Amino acid sequence: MAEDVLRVEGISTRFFTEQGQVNAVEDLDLRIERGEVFGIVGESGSGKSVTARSVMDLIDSPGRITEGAIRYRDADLAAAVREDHPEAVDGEFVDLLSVPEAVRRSLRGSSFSMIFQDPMSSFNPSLTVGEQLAEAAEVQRRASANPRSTRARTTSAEYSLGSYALSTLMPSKRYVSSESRDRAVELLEMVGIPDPAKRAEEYPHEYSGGMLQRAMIAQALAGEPDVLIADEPTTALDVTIQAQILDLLADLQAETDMTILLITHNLGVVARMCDRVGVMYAGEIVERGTLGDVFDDHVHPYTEGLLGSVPDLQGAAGRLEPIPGNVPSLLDHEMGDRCYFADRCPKAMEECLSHPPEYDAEGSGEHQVRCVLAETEYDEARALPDGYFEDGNGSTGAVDSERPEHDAAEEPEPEVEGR
Ligand SMILES: Nc1ncnc2c1ncn2[C@@H]1O[C@H](COP(=O)(O)OP(=O)(O)OP(=O)(O)O)[C@@H](O)[C@H]1O
Ligand code: NI
Repeated sequence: MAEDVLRVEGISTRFFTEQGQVNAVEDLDLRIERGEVFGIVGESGSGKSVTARSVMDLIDSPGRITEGAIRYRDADLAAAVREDHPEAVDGEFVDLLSVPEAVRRSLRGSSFSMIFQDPMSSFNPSLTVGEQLAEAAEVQRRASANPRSTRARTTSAEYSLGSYALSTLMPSKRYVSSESRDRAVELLEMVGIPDPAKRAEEYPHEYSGGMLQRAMIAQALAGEPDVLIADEPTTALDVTIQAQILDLLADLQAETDMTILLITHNLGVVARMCDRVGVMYAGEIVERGTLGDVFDDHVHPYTEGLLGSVPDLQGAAGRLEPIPGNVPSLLDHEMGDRCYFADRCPKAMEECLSHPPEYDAEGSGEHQVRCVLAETEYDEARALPDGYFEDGNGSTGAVDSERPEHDAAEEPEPEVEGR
């Protein structure tokens, strides 16, 4: 087994909005091994992007990571910050939430880099694509003469405010070397943009959506990141190009031993790309494991629902068919204490009115599931009656979680088997 490169421990990310507190990510754990592709899959609104942005330290007001640790393994970094921030260091791991922002930012590009859902958001409209790629490459070039080494970056001087300003506020052109400009063209070529030297001179708005998506991938790869977070990297593209981009990512991953956290709606993409996968619902990972665990031995009815609607690989552009019902709002006062999927779950039972922990499940040693079915057989005698949640039960935080409120006495006897 490869060593862990990232350990996300119990992070909660909340947005404090006028409507109330949104628990977008709740007490989430994640362990990612060096060189693997870890997938996060789930419906829209389940917290995938917020998870990614939390790891990248890109949560803006009114949002905040309120709890947890994000431990990144980098022995040189650990050595460099140990003296000033001993509490942040655990062996070779550094908790990115316990070091100053300047240190976190210095890791962007060369340690962590992200491909966003919306390509336009990662480009400055007033600079050419080539200039922006050159800047991204320049950060890496400065960081280290040897692309896979962190040594140059982790001398203590590198964490001074001066270098911070240089790497994040670096104005265009003037500071960019001709090597970096050449590298920009090379990167565009690598992601399959025709006539790259000419396209490098163009502005983002002159690119089509698919081309811009490619350019963004080039930008994310410019720093030769240790960990690449790819949030729906191919959703906007047509099927043929999606396949090409996924192949490209897989090739680059294999060549560089890059670690990828891949976020997608599409289980076909997971099957094609990932080593392990976490299924996300309502801000939590509800089932995780190897592909075998999740595709063949899944326990959670939500996973089952996603699989029931898995688009085939050809139709990779297709989004998952919706499972009946809606993803919860994640507003704290509406969440209650139950299993968050219970209101949509065909197998919801009385047990599901308290929030399930993660249970170990059969399969690989990695298989875990946040569902009572991991240790209890489904029993119709304890099934919640149809429409239970529509009557307002169990959907608000105000509900007394000790005992279901519904008239248990009047519940019809479960129908005799054979239904
Ligand atoms: N800036 C914000 N302010 C308030 N709520 C937010 C903000 N950003 C995200 N959220 C909420 O956090 C929850 C999770 O959103 P997130 O974008 O992570 O979902 P997702 O799984 O990435 O969905 P999609 O597949 O549509 O991208 C949603 O309920 C969303 O409304
Ligand atoms: Ni998203």
